[in-house]
Amino acid sequence: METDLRLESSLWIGNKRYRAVLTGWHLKWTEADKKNGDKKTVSVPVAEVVGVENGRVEILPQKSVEDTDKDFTVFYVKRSRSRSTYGLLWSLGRTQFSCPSRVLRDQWTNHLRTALKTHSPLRPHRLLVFINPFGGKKKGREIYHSLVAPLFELAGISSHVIVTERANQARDHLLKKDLTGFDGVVCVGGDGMFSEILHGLIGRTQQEAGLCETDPAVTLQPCPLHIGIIPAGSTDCVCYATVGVIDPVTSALHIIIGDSQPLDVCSVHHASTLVRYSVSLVGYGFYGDVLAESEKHRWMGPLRYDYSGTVVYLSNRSYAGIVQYLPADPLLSSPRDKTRCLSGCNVCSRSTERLFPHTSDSGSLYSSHFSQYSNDSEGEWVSVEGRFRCVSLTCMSSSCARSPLGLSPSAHLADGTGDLILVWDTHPLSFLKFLYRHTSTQDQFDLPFVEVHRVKAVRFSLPDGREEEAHEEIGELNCARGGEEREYVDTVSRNGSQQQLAQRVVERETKNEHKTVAPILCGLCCKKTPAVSVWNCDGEILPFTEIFCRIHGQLVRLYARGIEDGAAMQNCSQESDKNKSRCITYK
Ligand SMILES: CCCCCCCCCCCCC/C=C/[C@@H](O)[C@H](COP(=O)(O)O)NC(=O)CCCCCCCCCCCCCCC
Ligand SMILES: Nc1ncnc2c1ncn2[C@@H]1O[C@H](COP(=O)(O)OP(=O)(O)O)[C@@H](O)[C@H]1O
Ligand SMILES: [Ca+2]
Repeated sequence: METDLRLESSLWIGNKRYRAVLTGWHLKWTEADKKNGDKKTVSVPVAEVVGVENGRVEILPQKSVEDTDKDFTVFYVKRSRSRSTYGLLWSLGRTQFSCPSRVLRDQWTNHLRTALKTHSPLRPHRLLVFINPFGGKKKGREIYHSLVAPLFELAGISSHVIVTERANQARDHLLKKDLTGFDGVVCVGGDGMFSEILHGLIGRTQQEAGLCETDPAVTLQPCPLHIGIIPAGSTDCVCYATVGVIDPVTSALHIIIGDSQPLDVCSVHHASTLVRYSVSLVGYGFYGDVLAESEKHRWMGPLRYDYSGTVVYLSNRSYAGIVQYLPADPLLSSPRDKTRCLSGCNVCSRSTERLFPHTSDSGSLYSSHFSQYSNDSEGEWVSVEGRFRCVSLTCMSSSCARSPLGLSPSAHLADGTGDLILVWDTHPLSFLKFLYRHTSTQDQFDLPFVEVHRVKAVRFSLPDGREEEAHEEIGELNCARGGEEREYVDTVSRNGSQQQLAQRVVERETKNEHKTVAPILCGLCCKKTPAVSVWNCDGEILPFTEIFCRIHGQLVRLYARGIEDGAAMQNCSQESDKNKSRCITYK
């Protein structure tokens, strides 16, 4: 194959002559009329070529084509460092080559196009794009049309674009409409929009496979369509944690070249129902309260989380609960091993073999760990009870701009496990120390009131009698919320003989002239806090307090490749002078 595609000739860039070689895997060009010691080679992996056009072509800010006989233009991925330690920004590189003849020009463009087809099997041809016009700073439409659509067009991708008119429209479309011919689904929006796509695609895949999503013991079918995320939301945690930067062009380029990053998904159940899926945060206590508070301040945009975080921090709450968890194999990895899940991660690669062994002959829909999730065999489960500032479960690092290393810096994107973080009740200043450590490289787990466990499943329940306390303490909650009237409405759902408390939060805003000061004062003076918090599941409030979570390894695939190591790229370019190739080839 490689020899078939090999092509080598002299080409000109401007008035300089280059020796250009296409080997099948790489396109390289080296200045020809220089002394050996001064020669520089640019090497572009074929897999990172975005498009090849006849003539002298420019694409941004507007497409312009000078249609000459002997020229062709190659567009490819160009990297630069981002401000954070990890994660590289991608932009569109462009080089215009001139050939001595039209015949040679056609040979180059044909060979390059064939190489692209051969070496990039996952490049999408047709995409279904959902734009949330109200996500983040409400720039979704603009971002897509000005930055992303021209790149898709250049790469020959046809896209069907739907600007959503209501919440859950994208999810419902994916659950019900014909998806034939699409290679992937792209969401332009934030984590909430991604979550819609996630629910639509997982649901659709299980429907078609005839699997029951509600049963936590069932091994779910991985989704065949890839998901692309063009970040245009508030937290954009899924994008940040899988690409390393929040940049629509970088994400568009990952989609175009058909990168593939598997992702673990957590299913959240209550009694015998499926409540939701999550990829980043399933959080009770602090993060639940922040989300509940932030919903009232959507008008603030992304800042609503900082405002609400401060209000909730000052209201100084902790909650009683029983947490049970099923530990993952400690020999494989640990949340405190100080490693980072980066592009090409070994822990995740090994997990692929473990999660999908070649056992197609068994035909079983149930995992080998079936018994571990059933109620009968609780032997390996660990149980803790007490008061917590927060209980968080995350399938990945959950890094975002606020916390560049994330909730659990050593968590893996695709190892089939999640990290359970237990923050026991503690002094307010100690809790602030814990929160503050998320903003730097300091270890937030190196605190006496914090525990972290790598797990496969988690169950959360309330100690007996807590439900009633929730009613009694509504008064104090209202006080802590700065006089805003807030009712907890309990609905009782019955399942067999078991009576479960489902909790719904209904809020009624009342006029309050001291919105900012009151919660601060009341939070500090109120000794008792409400008995129950709410669960934040990737930015959605769950309607239940008692939940069961199970991690499904590599259930979906994103057009991404994990976080590229910016520091490694720097070392690489320092070495790249003189005879060595420039480090466009990073991997
Ligand atoms: C003192 C500084 C404290 C910084 C603490 C940072 C912890 C950040 C962890 C972020 C985890 C993110 C997990 C992702 C969740 C998203 O799915 C989800 C939905 O996102 P979307 O609206 O884009 O759709 N986002 C969220 O639920 C937002 C959670 C954000 C929590 C931020 C809390 C900020 C706290 C500021 C506290 C300040 C205390 C100051 C006291 C004087
Ligand atoms: N057209 C729409 N109108 C109202 N809500 C929408 C629309 N499209 C999507 N949504 C919902 O908006 C919520 C927030 O969207 P998201 O894109 O995540 O932005 P943000 O990160 O700012 O929260 C999601 O839960 C999604 O279901
Ligand atoms: Ca994981």
